[in-house]
Amino acid sequence: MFRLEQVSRSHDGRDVLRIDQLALGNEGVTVILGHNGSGKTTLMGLLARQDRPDTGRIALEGEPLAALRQRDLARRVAFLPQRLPTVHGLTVRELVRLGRFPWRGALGAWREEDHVAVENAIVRTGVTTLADRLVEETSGGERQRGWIAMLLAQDAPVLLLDEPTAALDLAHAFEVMALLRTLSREADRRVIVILHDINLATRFADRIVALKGGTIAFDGPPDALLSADVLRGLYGIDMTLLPRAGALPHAVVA
Ligand SMILES: Nc1ncnc2c1ncn2[C@@H]1O[C@H](COP(=O)(O)OP(=O)(O)OP(=O)(O)O)[C@@H](O)[C@H]1O
Repeated sequence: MFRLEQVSRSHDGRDVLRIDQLALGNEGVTVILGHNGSGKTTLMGLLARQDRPDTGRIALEGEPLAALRQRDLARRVAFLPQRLPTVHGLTVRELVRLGRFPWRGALGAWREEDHVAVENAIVRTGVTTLADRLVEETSGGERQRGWIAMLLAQDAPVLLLDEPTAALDLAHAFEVMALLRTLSREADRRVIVILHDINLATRFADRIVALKGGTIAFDGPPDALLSADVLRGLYGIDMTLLPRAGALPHAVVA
């Protein structure tokens, strides 16, 4: 899906991202990990075309990302930023309807397929009983599902999410990641998601890409990340791997 070549981005004369070669989005769920300031949001901002690289090329299915019309990009890539705007006076259903913007006909006409996409997204994300509630009257976890429903209604094959679990408790974080994995399996979406929690990442990712100081320090399957050496290299601390029957080990700070 995405192919990056010799991509760099700097701020104030300092390289914050430098990637020689990277293909992303061919797996169901790709998790991007890395310490604070490692370049995760910068990378996702480039993929979502919220920002442009200083050097290098980014292609989406062989086409230069920079050349795509905004509407075409939105039909292919749906992006949920880390800081979501505060929404006042909209119901969850109305929020989900906003996801249809790249598909609306001339003069913004609302068609049957738009209704179907919205209702499908509501059902798939489990927000049916919330659909007529005001967004500001939902809990953090419920609201996050509403935003993901909006993303799904956009009907793009690639979903980019920047720390969608950041404000959620453990149970709701699990729920959101399980939902994203289900969407990748059953709705054929390619999910690229930034997380901080190593254990959440290894549990739900098909592939993990970890950044360190703006470069790719690890790229592989979850079980390969779970080595004390790899984790020390990424985060600079010692971690212990607790074995679990029938599951990948659980990483804890030693
Ligand atoms: N607009 C900007 N101006 C100056 N520096 C910036 C800007 N945006 C990002 N940076 C710097 O670039 C580096 C990478 O930032 P980025 O937000 O991509 O990291 P991150 O891995 O997403 O971090 P976090 O886990 O804290 O969200 C950081 O050192 C940050 O301070």
